[in-house]
Amino acid sequence: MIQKMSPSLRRPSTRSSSGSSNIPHSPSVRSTSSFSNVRTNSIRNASNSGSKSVSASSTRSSSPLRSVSAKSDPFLHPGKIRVRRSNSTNNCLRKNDTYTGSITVTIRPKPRSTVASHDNVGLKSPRYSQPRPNPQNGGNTFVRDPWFITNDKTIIHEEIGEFEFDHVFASHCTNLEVYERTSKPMIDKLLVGFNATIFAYGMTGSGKTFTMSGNEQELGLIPLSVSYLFSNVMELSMNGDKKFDVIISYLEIYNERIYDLLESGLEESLSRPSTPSRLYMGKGNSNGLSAELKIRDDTQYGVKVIGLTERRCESSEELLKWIAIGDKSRKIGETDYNARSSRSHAIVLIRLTSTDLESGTSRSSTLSLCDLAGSERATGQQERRKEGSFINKSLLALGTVISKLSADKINPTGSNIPTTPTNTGSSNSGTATSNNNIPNNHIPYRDSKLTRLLQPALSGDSIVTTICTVDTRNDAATETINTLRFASRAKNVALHVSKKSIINNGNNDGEKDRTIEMLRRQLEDQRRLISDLKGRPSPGEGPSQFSSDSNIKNNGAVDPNLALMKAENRILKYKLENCEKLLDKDVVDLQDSEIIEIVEMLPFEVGTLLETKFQGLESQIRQYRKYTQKLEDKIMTLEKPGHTTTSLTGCGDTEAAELRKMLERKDKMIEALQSAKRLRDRALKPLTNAHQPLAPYCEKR
Ligand SMILES: Nc1ncnc2c1ncn2[C@@H]1O[C@H](COP(=O)(O)OP(=O)(O)OP(=O)(O)O)[C@@H](O)[C@H]1O
Repeated sequence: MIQKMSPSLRRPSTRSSSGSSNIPHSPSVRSTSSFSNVRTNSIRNASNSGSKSVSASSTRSSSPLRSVSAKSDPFLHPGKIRVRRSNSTNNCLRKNDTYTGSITVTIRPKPRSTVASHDNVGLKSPRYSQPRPNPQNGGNTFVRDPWFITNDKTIIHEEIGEFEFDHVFASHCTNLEVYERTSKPMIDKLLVGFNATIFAYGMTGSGKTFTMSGNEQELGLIPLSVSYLFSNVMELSMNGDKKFDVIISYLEIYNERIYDLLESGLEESLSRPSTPSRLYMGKGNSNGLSAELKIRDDTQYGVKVIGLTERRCESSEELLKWIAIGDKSRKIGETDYNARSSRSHAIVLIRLTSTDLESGTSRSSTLSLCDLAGSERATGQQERRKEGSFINKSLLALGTVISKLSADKINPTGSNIPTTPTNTGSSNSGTATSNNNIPNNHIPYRDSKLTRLLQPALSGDSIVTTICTVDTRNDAATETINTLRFASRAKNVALHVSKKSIINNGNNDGEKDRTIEMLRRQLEDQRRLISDLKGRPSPGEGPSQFSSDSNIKNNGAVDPNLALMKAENRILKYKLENCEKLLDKDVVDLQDSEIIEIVEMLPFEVGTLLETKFQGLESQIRQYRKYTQKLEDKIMTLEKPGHTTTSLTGCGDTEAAELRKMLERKDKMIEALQSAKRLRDRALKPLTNAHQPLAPYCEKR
């Protein structure tokens, strides 16, 4: 079982000295000059300087950052190796507004046992893992795992060779250590305006959920990151010149369908207090009831999930409570490797908006925390098999996208991809472009929901870090090698990310926000006034609601006309968005929840205005009804046998025909008015419920 290591594997590393230096806190200053994650015999001839090394097969012109032998997969084609040359540090921030580098890749081996001395995978010394009793034959023989870690960047398989990454954790490392290396620097980037994406990737049971969520004993990356985010937000808010908004959404992709994890079971979940175990290790039972959500292209975010619930959070406790609620709906099941296996990809989205109170400008950046479902072999259970095939298919799609990005997307100037919405107008072409905007390859983002959702991140809209969890047992070697292959390719995906742009709210949103705030205050005043008036002994003598309105106008505090125009503007904008949705092929009908959302957004005055309009409509319907009744009566009189037509109108049959036509027209009109009313009833239901006194005509006719 134990094999001697081939001489090539003992060769000194060919990477540059900077490549072996300790990884600093932030990816921005991390040095990753070596792009070769696997070292085989072919490395021998490479230069000792990582910044100069090129493969023998390289014929391309020298460029600051490039891929040679790009099509070669070091595993599939031993002897060829991809080396990227860089004349600068790999990941860095340029002028503080741009991040240039590659996906940060870390490896976390799962501990064999809870006792460190029984598990040598993570130990730097001794160099080889120690033989241990083979459980398969009762411990009579010994086996030794094929993996060992020589330093904090290298994991070696004794037959295949050496893999090198940004960081290889010891198997007994804690979640806190993983967080310090991976997630914390990403929160720092988020706070200064970069989008940040962290995803855990690995075979089933290898520790993705443990890493991301943790358990009762050990907090995972998500709770640790959320705490750190809020402690920073609070500190920054204390200066008084900035305000922060934190909004969470939580979704899962199960069997290639997207579900909102914050929508289903909400009331039930809220009425039950969260237990710590739920809070941090929330693999609850699936209720599987929420509706599937659709994706559409979006100019602001690249890709948007339509109708995804968003919750504003004031504290880390509140945010973690929402995650715990979402976790209860996440689909889990038992697999051969994991009794509580996640059967879906789960993505927590945290949007941070910071607003400069003086200038009114704001900037939004998003943190995406993804706990992917694990790849697995086919299993006997039908349900698991079906899920497994969806999981494997989507992971394959992700692998293909990563592979294409790593192999072919490094353009001659070294800046990979950026097909962000801002610089191309469409991030969804699925085509990477070089700087001269010539499409050079098709990236199949649309092959799965996972790749579609990760598209903006992978195409240059986000700094990306991945934690690849591996199981170093001998019998999981194939899956572990596959994971490391994926990780090697991911390491080669270059990123060129810009900070999210600052929005000047002075001309648009900020003004609207202020108007809404003003209207809210006005509403409060009105409510107070109404309740005051109600409390008076003779209400008839007091001012009416209208006079209170005019009081407010006379105060000069608000201009209702302007306010209404603003509010109408919002509605028009919303309508426009919905028209845009209709143009997208992934579109769904406007959901009830969306209608409610629009209506909730409407200021009180707009509701009143609409109500008044519909009251007018109602009265019109009534008038038409009366009118048509009269016409019908006339016609009946005209048609009575022996009736002399001249006695009524003097026009005879012609008038009767004319009247019938008019009647028909009026019927159609009434029908149209009634359907308009039905629409209004549907749209304004929540509003009329909320403001009962405004809807007297809602009574059934
Ligand atoms: N680093 C670790 N330290 C302690 N326990 C771990 C570690 N990694 C995994 N485990 C344990 O192994 C089991 C499986 O881990 P986990 O559920 O996180 O795997 P997973 O990769 O999310 O699997 P799946 O893809 O099937 O959901 C859990 O009981 C977990 O507590």
